[in-house]
Amino acid sequence: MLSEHLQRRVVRFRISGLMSRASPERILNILSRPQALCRANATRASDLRMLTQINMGRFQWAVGGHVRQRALRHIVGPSSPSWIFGHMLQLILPRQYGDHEFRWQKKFGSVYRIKGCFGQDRLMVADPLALQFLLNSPMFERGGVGDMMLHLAFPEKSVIAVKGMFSFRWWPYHHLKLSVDLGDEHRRIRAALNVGFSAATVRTYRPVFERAAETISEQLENYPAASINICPLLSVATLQAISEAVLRYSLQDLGDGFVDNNIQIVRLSATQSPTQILVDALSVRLPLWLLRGAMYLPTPAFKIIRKGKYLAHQIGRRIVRERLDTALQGIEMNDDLFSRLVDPNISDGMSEDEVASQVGFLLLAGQETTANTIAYGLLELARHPDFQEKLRAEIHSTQGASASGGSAPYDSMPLLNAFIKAGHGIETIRLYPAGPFSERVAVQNTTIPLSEAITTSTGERISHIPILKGQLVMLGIASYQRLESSWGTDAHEFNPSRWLDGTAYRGEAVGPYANLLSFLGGPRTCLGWRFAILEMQVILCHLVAKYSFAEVEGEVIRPCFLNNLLPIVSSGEKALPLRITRI
Ligand code: HEM
Repeated sequence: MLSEHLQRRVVRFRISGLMSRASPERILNILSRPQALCRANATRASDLRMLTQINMGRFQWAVGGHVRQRALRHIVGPSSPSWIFGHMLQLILPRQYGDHEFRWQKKFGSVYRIKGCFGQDRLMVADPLALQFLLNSPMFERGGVGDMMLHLAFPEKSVIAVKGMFSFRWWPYHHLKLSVDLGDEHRRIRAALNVGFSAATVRTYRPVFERAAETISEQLENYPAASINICPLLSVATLQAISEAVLRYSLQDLGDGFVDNNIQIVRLSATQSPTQILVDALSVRLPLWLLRGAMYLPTPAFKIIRKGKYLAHQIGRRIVRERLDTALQGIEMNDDLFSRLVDPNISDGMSEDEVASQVGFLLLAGQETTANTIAYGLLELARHPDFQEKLRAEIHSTQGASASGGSAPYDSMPLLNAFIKAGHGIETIRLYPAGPFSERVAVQNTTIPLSEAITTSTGERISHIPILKGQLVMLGIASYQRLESSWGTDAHEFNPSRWLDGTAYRGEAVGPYANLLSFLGGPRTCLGWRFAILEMQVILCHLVAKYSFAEVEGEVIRPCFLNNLLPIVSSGEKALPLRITRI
């Protein structure tokens, strides 16, 4: 009779032997049904009992890394140029975002395998059905470097960092940990914040957006120049908009300290380098508590992030105190978001600390993403002067009609709305998603369904990809939005009329808006997407009516991924210089 210890070793040995010969589908089958293993290996009933007793984590530990590497083995993809960097330099640091990625997509299709740093296998996905599944299935959680950054930069209780139902932290020894259900904190906080971002509430922010647009034109009038970098003007205007709309605070109320630090954070986040890619790849393997501790190291970058967090929390606490004082004095409360959040009946019992924790992310989320998207909109208008003229003529004629009729411009401008909402603006969002990819990690063994079957390297056609727990999957947002099978052969072109002539993609409903994933999808969909769309409409309409925009000769603008998709000039700086002329 073998000792229990020896029996376990025998079983592990058999499992390892079987795994090394099994196809990914078979491995998945075995992992989910240990009986299949026993039948296949003619293992004795006692082995079966023991096998089911073996903790799944330890079971995977015996063969885990090996299996994970092999699960995607038959998925085709580009060959890796380096073990250290894998494809990460080509993905993150090409001359222009997508130089390699869009080529891979053309060659290998909407699902393929690439390598991360240190030989890590990654699945790149742009298939609409697969994306829909990845975003909505509880089998996947946000993971990777992006997730780590969000956890370090924002308080634990902020909506972006708080855990959902399937709490999971990816690190190499994840299979030794169990997923812990913390209750759906995320859904509770998100539902409370949603009152500030519903369609009806967002419509009330329009005067705020108009003031923000005025701020930009005041700057343009006061500092006329042959070429103007529009980015800083847009950044300030969008910060002003989110602050006034959601906090009811002007930029002065936020304080110079916060605004200056915010400029530094924006600058700091607009950097990327091979060293940083390696540091990120190593850091993401460390436990979060260690990384949180490391944030207290006295480096200039960590100091700026710590200060930003501290100042945002102070502003949050001040706002909570002010709203509570108003309530205590019996003065009628405003119906702004934070007045509602301090009301426990509306906020589902959010604590004061939780309410205060939301300020930092809301200010940042509402600022740069929108500012950069407007910048790309202006860039495309400068590149397409005929289209710009047509759009301006539309705006002028509708504004003229509304001035004489005295009705509110937006409600009475169906054509203009069609142009900006369903035409130009949305085409910009399609081509320039602020986050061109996002990372997900499987929390369980599962399969990803595909809308179109793919051919593996062994010639097999598969319509489901088996995925093992811990596998990193990349949501190819930019790739999906340029998928020729969905958007047509001109998918890489700026063509707003696709939204007007009905040729825009109408397949799987993947995002919250127009089948686009720029605002992501599923339970973590951007909360401010309606806010961003209306703000862009108002600001673009205001600017195009008053000014003409042209490219600066000799200056090439490249969209590059520096934690966000940013417009980059030849010096490598974030900037969008334009020739801006008063009409
Ligand atoms: C063009 C502009 C914008 C784009 C492209 C954008 C995109 C995104 C994306 C991709 C996410 C998901 C992040 C993740 O989980 O990894 C997100 C989340 C979020 N965004 Fe936006 N965003 C924009 C504007 C805004 C604005 C104006 C606001 C607020 C006023 C906002 C508030 C939020 C919030 C609160 C979340 C967190 C949602 C959650 O985790 O449940 N966003 N956004």
